[in-house]
Amino acid sequence: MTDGWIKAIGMMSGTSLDGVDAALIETDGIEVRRTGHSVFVAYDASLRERMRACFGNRAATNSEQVVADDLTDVHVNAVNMLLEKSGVVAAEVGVIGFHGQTVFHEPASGITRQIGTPYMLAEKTGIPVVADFRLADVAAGGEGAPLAPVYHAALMKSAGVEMPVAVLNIGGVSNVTWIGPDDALLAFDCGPGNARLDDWMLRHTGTPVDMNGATASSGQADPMVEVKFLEDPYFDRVPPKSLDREDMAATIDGLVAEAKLSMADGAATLANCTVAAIVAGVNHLPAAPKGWFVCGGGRHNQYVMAQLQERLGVPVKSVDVLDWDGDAVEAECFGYLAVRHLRDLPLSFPGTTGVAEPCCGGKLYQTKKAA
Ligand SMILES: Nc1ncnc2c1ncn2[C@@H]1O[C@H](COP(=O)(O)OP(=O)(O)OP(=O)(O)O)[C@@H](O)[C@H]1O
Ligand SMILES: CC(=O)N[C@H]1[C@@H]2OC[C@@H](O2)[C@@H](O)[C@@H]1O[C@H](C)C(=O)O
Repeated sequence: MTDGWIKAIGMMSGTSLDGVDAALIETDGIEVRRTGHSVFVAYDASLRERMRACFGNRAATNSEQVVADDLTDVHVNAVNMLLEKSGVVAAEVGVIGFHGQTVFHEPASGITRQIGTPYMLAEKTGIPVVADFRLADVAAGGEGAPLAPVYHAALMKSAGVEMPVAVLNIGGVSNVTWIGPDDALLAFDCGPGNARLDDWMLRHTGTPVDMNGATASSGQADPMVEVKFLEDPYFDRVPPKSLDREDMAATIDGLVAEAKLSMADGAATLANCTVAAIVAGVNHLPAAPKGWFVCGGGRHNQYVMAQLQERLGVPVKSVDVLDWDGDAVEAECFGYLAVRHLRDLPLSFPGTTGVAEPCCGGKLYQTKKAA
């Protein structure tokens, strides 16, 4: 491996099940240069449903492996599209960071499962792959998530913003990274992000998104649902802490069903729950952030962004104002983490996953030619 900078492709298949984000970065494992090249490849509805059927699998099954191979093929397409778009050839790329699809996450039982077939990705692209990013952390007693904080901190180093600052990701689950003036890090999953809203919209419209928050904006939120939702003990738990996409799903679905809400009122209520979970996390931060910078697809939901701004009372902006690509941060992160694996640098820290010591992670899958 060279001592210098490496071109790395990172890929994330997030909890919202919308598709694969892929991004090309250059990094030495510490600093990062964003290239601005990224692609998104949506899953078709049938693969999405087959992936959804794997949620809750505590162990691998034969049918799950077929799904893993199929989702890996979507990642192969994403790599090829990204190479074509960037004009970079496979031989110039040092590594792919392949997150895979989380189907089950229960760190307290020592289990976190991301499906995908890394050796197949390496074979089909001709590029070495690093995968299995969360396993070492969980094996060492950590939460296994979130892993993005070290990348958020690397990007923030040159952002020139006042500390402390919060980087908030809103996807299917939402997670926050608090960065203090002395580079201190505290991170955790805030609560369900837009997953419940997506599922609500899928049930009512056949499309799993409230585009720009238009439906929520036209509804009236039920405050009692939010109050009962906040009774979940997760919100009092001291971070670091993490969630499975399906955690709290039954509670929220039950509360919304009991309230007998219209589509618009349900959307507003679920969006308010997303916001309330984030705001509840402020109590756990060492000092109030001077500003919040939001990444992930959820930042496109204008209803959620307006509610956050109102309730947090400090500037809440999309990370795009920092010239980051808010849709590609997680994908870029896994390129960065892949290079950190190659450099034996830690991916997680006591303040980010609760692991006792800074923890290295990931596993390298070489192409047959290189092995
Ligand atoms: N234009 C839009 N308006 C409103 N919401 C949007 C829009 N585009 C995407 N979203 C929401 O963004 C979410 C997907 O974002 P993203 O791809 O960052 O999440 P993910 O990576 O799948 O999930 P996670 O971060 O939990 O792993 C979905 O919940 C979707 O509803
Ligand atoms: C177990 C798992 O896949 N967790 C995801 C999920 O999606 C958002 C949030 O929950 C975060 O904890 C994590 O992903 C990001 C990329 C992370 O590890 O930072």
